[in-house]
Amino acid sequence: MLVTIEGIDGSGKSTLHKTLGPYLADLDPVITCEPGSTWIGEAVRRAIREHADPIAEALLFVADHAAHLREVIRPALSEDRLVISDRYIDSRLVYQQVTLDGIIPDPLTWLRAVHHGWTIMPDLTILLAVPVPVALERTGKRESGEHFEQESVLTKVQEYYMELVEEDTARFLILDGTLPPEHILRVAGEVIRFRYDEMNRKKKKKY
Ligand SMILES: Nc1ncnc2c1ncn2[C@@H]1O[C@H](COP(=O)(O)OP(=O)(O)OP(=O)(O)O)[C@@H](O)[C@H]1O
Ligand SMILES: Cc1cn([C@H]2C[C@H](O)[C@@H](COP(=O)(O)O)O2)c(=O)[nH]c1=O
Repeated sequence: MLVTIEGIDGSGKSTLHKTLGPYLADLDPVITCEPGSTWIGEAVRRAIREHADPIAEALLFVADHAAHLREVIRPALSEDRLVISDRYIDSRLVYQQVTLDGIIPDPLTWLRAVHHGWTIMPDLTILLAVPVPVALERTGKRESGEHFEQESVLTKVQEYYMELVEEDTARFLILDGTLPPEHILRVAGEVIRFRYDEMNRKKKKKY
């Protein structure tokens, strides 16, 4: 089962992701992320740092996703493992929708077409929702801000996430990212456990 964690910068994804591994240790989950689970992630980080051309940057994110699927996601899913990824396809559908605006016509259609036919959609996506000022206050404490961490960008990104939810409500679980981290962990962890057990029960029934 493929679970992804999404949300704007500073929403608390990494905090949740780091603690889900130990919380669900009995299920032996594969803990992974985008960008950065393959060597292409290094190129992506450089593109972000150096404010690369937005099309080049978008395609690097896609290249990282392709390598991530090949090296981590497909092998793990083929063994029926539980995979939990900090960011995945939805990050591209929302962030690159913003960065490609005015550069190519209809960025969302383009982004979907680029992924069509080879990506694997998540079974469950946990979206951490926090007001943009809260996220900025959290990320502002970092030493180096990334170019996505601006009010105008994050406001659009949050709006686009909500549009994805409206299109596919069954896939998303929206959690209030301003709640205490232990509370978020318990709800996310128990929902994942329930869905994973349910999937395994259904598989057994088929035999
Ligand atoms: N539920 C929470 N309540 C209060 N503070 C939180 C909560 N979750 C995370 N934080 C704090 O907010 C900051 C950002 O959290 P974190 O790095 O987990 O966010 P993120 O969504 O992974 O950010 P990015 O996408 O930019 O990597 C950290 O200082 C973290 O300790
Ligand atoms: C996967 C992915 C990420 N981004 C952006 C979102 C963040 O601002 C940075 C770095 O990711 P982190 O996990 O928050 O460190 O990259 C993006 O624009 N498009 C993507 O596909």
